Amino acid sequence: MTEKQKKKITSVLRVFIMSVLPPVRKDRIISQLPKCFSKGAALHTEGGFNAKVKTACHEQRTGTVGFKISKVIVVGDLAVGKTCLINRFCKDAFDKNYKATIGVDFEMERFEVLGVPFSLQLWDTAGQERFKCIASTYYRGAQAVIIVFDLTDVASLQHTWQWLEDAMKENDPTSVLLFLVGTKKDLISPAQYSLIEQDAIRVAQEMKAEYWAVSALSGENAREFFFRVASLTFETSVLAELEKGSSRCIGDVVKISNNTSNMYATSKKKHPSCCQ
Ligand SMILES: Nc1nc2c(ncn2[C@@H]2O[C@H](COP(=O)(O)OP(=O)(O)OP(=O)(O)O)[C@@H](O)[C@H]2O)c(=O)[nH]1
Ligand SMILES: [Mg+2]
Repeated sequence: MTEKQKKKITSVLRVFIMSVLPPVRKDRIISQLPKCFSKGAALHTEGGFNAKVKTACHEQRTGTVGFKISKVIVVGDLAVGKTCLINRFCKDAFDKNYKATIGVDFEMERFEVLGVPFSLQLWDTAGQERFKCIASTYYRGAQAVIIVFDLTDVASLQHTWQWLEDAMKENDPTSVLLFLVGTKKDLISPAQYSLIEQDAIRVAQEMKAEYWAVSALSGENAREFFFRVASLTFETSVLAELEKGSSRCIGDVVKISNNTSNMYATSKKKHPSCCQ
């Protein structure tokens, strides 16, 4: 199949998909790379999207990116605020009562980045030890890992190393984007915050993660953070697609759409034996 034919089929499929799905919400349209939170711990500090990515989007050469769903896993100690952070962004809601996540939960968020549809599936995992085994079976095949800690609880920052190790057992460390997020910013004074921020930035640098501080209660930085996750995951996906050379053949796209159960089976690793 020639490049021209592939491009034609891709654009026909895109028009078809866009006509069967409701339009992307106006407040999920990303036309510029959002800024990082801290230049000291950012995945990259360039002012805009990669030039190759911008050109590819403009010329509709993004291959399967517009049809795929990128998997993002959210991990961290119990009660650090993972569910609340996701709910603040996805539902603009906040619940002050703690309800432990049992196993996993997920939310889908559809974006449009540089004119290309892009979906994130946010996997909210349980922090409680007794549910960890079930939750860890959902770690594999992630494009991004969000490691959450509570800014008021320094132990939860130390534990992020263990969460990183567990998440990376199931993923390829060279291709996963990492984010380190401190929550409950509303609960600490600016002086207390700047103390923990120093430690958090150091941890993020060592992990090669991008650092953010947020509050699900006030909503501070929640939207900015998820926009950054969506943008960087999108950028990485397009670059990977460009590196592969030409986009995949049409058969692959149809297979992905028809078989959602295989959508995340990108790793050949087995589930931990405790969960079999
Ligand atoms: N003040 C404040 N409280 C928060 C914030 N985020 C979460 N909380 C509270 O912290 C508690 C735990 O929040 P969850 O989001 O359920 O925690 P989780 O990390 O999902 O916990 P597990 O599901 O057990 O792993 C709840 O009582 C929330 O109301 C925040 O930004 N500010
Ligand atoms: Mg939860």
